Amino acid sequence: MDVSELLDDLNKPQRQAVAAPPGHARILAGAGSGKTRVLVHRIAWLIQAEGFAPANILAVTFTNKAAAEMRGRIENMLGYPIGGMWVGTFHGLAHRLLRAHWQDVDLPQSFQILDSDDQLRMLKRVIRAMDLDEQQWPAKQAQWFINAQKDEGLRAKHIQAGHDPYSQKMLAIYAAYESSCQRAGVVDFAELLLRCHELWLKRPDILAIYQQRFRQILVDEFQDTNTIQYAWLRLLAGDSGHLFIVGDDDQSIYGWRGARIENIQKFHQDYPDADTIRLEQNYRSTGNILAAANAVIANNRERLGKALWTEDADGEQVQLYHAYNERDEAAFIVQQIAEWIQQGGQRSETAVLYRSNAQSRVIEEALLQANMPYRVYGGLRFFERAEIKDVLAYLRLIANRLDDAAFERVVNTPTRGIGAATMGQCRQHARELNLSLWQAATEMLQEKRLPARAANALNQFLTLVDSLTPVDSSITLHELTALVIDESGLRSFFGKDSSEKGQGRIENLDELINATREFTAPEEAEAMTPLDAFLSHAALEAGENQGNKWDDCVQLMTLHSAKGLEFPLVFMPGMEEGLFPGQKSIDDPARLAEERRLCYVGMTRARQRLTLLYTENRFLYGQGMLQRPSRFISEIPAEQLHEVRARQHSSHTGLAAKANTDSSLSDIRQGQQVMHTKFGPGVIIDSEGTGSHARVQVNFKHAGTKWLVLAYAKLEFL
Ligand SMILES: Nc1ncnc2c1ncn2[C@@H]1O[C@H](COP(=O)(O)OP(=O)(O)OP(=O)(O)O)[C@@H](O)[C@H]1O
Ligand SMILES: [Mg+2]
Repeated sequence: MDVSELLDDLNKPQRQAVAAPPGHARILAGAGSGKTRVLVHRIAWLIQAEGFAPANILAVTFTNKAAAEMRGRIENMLGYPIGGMWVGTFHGLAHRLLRAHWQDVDLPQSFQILDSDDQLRMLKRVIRAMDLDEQQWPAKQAQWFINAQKDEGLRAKHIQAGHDPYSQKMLAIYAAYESSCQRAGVVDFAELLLRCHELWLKRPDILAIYQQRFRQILVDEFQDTNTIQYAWLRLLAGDSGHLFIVGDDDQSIYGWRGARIENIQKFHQDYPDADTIRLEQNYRSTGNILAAANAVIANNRERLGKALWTEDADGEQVQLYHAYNERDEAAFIVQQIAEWIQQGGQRSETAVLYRSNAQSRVIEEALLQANMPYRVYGGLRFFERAEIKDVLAYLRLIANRLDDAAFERVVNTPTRGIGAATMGQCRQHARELNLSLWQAATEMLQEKRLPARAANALNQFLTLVDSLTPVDSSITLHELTALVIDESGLRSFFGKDSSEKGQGRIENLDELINATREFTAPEEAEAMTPLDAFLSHAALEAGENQGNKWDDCVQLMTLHSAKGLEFPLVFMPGMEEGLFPGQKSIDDPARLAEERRLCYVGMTRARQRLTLLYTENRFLYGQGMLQRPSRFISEIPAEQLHEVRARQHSSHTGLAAKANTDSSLSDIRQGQQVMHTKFGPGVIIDSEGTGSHARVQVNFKHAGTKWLVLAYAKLEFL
């Protein structure tokens, strides 16, 4: 592609942004207006027209998948590989830097990454070791506290303990956790960035090398950067680097995790000479979808404000489906997807976006029953499954004997007679002498401090790990993995379970061997052993890429993980008060505003058809509840909303089973005048179904036309 072609399929403000002279710039624009597209073209432009080397460019994306796509698109445009360019998530980039400078940041060369589940386990151990009551000091709370501090760039030593016992104790846990991590040579996600930031502060010489290299820094989804990320960017840009940031204040949805929407304005103050470019034309969604989303977000105050319009046709109205319960809701979604496919659509063009992970189960069951392949993003990731983590823990211990978390996980998995008492002694010995568990166990064996049986078992474990540890590079990563799975006894342990679950575990173990066989270390991992590179990949990879077999699948994910994506057909189930917006945000204006932004993000993922669903009864978190439709539904203008019903009802069980026999369908006739407690007076214009499935369509005088379930509507017949 030559230079002028890079601007061909862009509109005027997009072109202006792409071809702006090198300098700081801020692209502020609503969903689907081409921000990500502009960023991609901008990189190609910098290389092609401004003569920057790919190595001068660093781009930050929100997911690994987005990073891979971005690189692919730019290489396509330019027609050659751009290996020297760095593109990745904040975590991925910081990790790469720490690997390159492990000595300068005081980490062992084969340091390992703790994912959030590992972090929680580590904290539990720390809290137990401090002799604290785990009920009173839940690890989860400490995890929140610690991550929030790290996101603000604060270590335990930076924080002044308040007078209240709570913050004093949290600080003490934070400090103990820090030293445990340091001793074990492990870093959690937030630590990656914090430590990288500290490296730059304490080693200006190293920072200068990167400042000279990365003269162009581009950041997508800037509205969700947190304090430390922004500080990191500012340091890297220094006086000479240029920051090109794109974002949308209406799509800031990670405030609960420390993101600072105000970074967008701060950027403006920090870089007053930066151009601000606004994009207002939306290329993604139909007119109706866009109007509906715009109307919802208009209810938020303190917006930077922008208008979005489209040349696209109005398209269909937003569909609204009122379900009896979550099974009905799921059945409707499956039915609609089946129709879409019948009409020639692809499964991968359809997405179900939900507020809470717990909602996916019922939908998954319905899809399974209908034999419809699907994949869940961001749920339990492949690398987070218990059996996979067991194998990874062996591998981690092979890579790094100091890794106490890994030691704890597999010392007695599968069971080999190392009991709680033995482990208790090991822990105590480790604590007293400030040793790793591995060292403590070794010493205790040498000093013969354990009863014979326990000593034997422990010795077997240590010998096993030693014997699995490669002495040279002649054994490949997948051979090693296969060996670990067999020799550790994990394969025969899971093999004994002949249930479907047990079999699934064995399949997963084999899939892990495949994954290691297919794994090619990214170029930044050249200094690492293949094992270290793979372990980092397993911790950082968000389960986004799992090969082609996922290709034509219905896409299931939380609203949060749908950011930046688009699909022709989008379903948003669970549009109910208490679920979306969530219960805790109902009385908190700031949280409510964030929920509304999340709703806006969800709605604007849809290109052609958007379907919102809510149920009257929902069984969630272990209890049945009567639900009210989400306020976000009522914020959509009537012109954009169309209530739909299932074409043919599948059988419904459960809460809706007991029909109100008083008003069975035989009593119903068109033209019947009715009164509804909420919608007021109306006339029945249609009906369908029988018994508990009986529904009527009522034309309400003041509330428009609605389908109601007879069993619930409590209609008064006039
Ligand atoms: N000038 C254009 N001509 C044609 N299509 C365009 C144009 N600009 C953007 N698009 C298309 O519009 C869609 C949305 O673009 P993109 O994903 O870049 O938007 P975005 O602003 O990053 O959205 P989000 O806020 O959701 O991240 C994409 O399919 C993109 O290819
Ligand atoms: Mg985008």
